Amino acid sequence: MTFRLGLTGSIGMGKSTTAAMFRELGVPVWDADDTVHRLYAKGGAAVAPVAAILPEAIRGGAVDRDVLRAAMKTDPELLGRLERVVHPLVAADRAQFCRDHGQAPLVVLDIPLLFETGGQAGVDAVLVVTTDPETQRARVMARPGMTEALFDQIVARQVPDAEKRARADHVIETKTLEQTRASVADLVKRLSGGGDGDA
Ligand SMILES: CC(C)(COP(=O)(O)OP(=O)(O)OC[C@H]1O[C@@H](n2cnc3c(N)ncnc32)[C@H](O)[C@@H]1O)[C@@H](O)C(=O)NCCC(=O)NCCS
Ligand SMILES: Nc1ncnc2c1ncn2[C@@H]1O[C@H](COP(=O)(O)OP(=O)(O)OP(=O)(O)O)[C@@H](O)[C@H]1O
Repeated sequence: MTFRLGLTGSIGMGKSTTAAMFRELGVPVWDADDTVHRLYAKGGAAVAPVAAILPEAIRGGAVDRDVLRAAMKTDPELLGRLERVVHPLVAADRAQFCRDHGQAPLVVLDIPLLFETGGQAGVDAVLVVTTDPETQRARVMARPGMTEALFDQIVARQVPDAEKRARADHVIETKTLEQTRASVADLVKRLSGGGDGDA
């Protein structure tokens, strides 16, 4: 039986970095954000439905995220409309990944919106990554194309960090890479042993 560990955390909390550490240890990782990137790429299944919502977002046959971000700044309804077409496609991709890795003892499902989309029903335990709000904001603001307003808009759609931590089975701090790597190794050891992870 495969143990499915859901990995989540608010924007900039360190999901991708932590997911990479699971991969380094040989754990198969599925990534919701990466899936959206594939769906938005040329030939991807989200291109046509996004074109129906915002035709100018299609550049060279792919969805252009810069255009989406710019449009979101003036249209607060846009993100919700995107979610309605993108989320079912993401869910189908995730189901296929779980079928493909049915023999693995442990898989990680990196899902930014796990709590927001009821994703905890499809996993055996939830790992939340976290850091303090100042570090979170500084990390996200360091990204090109990000503004304070867009950061606040995205955070407002996410379950607050304190609630995520309260609902988690496991919590890992992402203060330093060394500390996080050690916590990940410890968790993999516990969850790959065939136990229920509570030990
Ligand atoms: C808003 C968009 C244009 C921003 O693109 P960009 O390349 O700048 O960032 P990226 O996609 O890497 O997302 C960064 C982070 O933003 C947060 N985020 C993204 N979409 C959402 C959302 N719908 N609600 C809340 N947070 C979100 C997540 O924490 C994510 O890890 C893009 O994320 C998008 O098209 N989102 C809609 C699809 C969606 O809901 N994706 C979420 C994963 S299923
Ligand atoms: N364990 C850690 N120790 C120190 N710095 C970290 C750690 N994890 C992440 N970071 C820093 O935080 C930044 C954001 O991390 P990451 O991209 O993993 O976040 P994320 O939760 O996947 O973000 P998003 O929700 O926006 O996709 C990284 O660029 C890195 O500099």
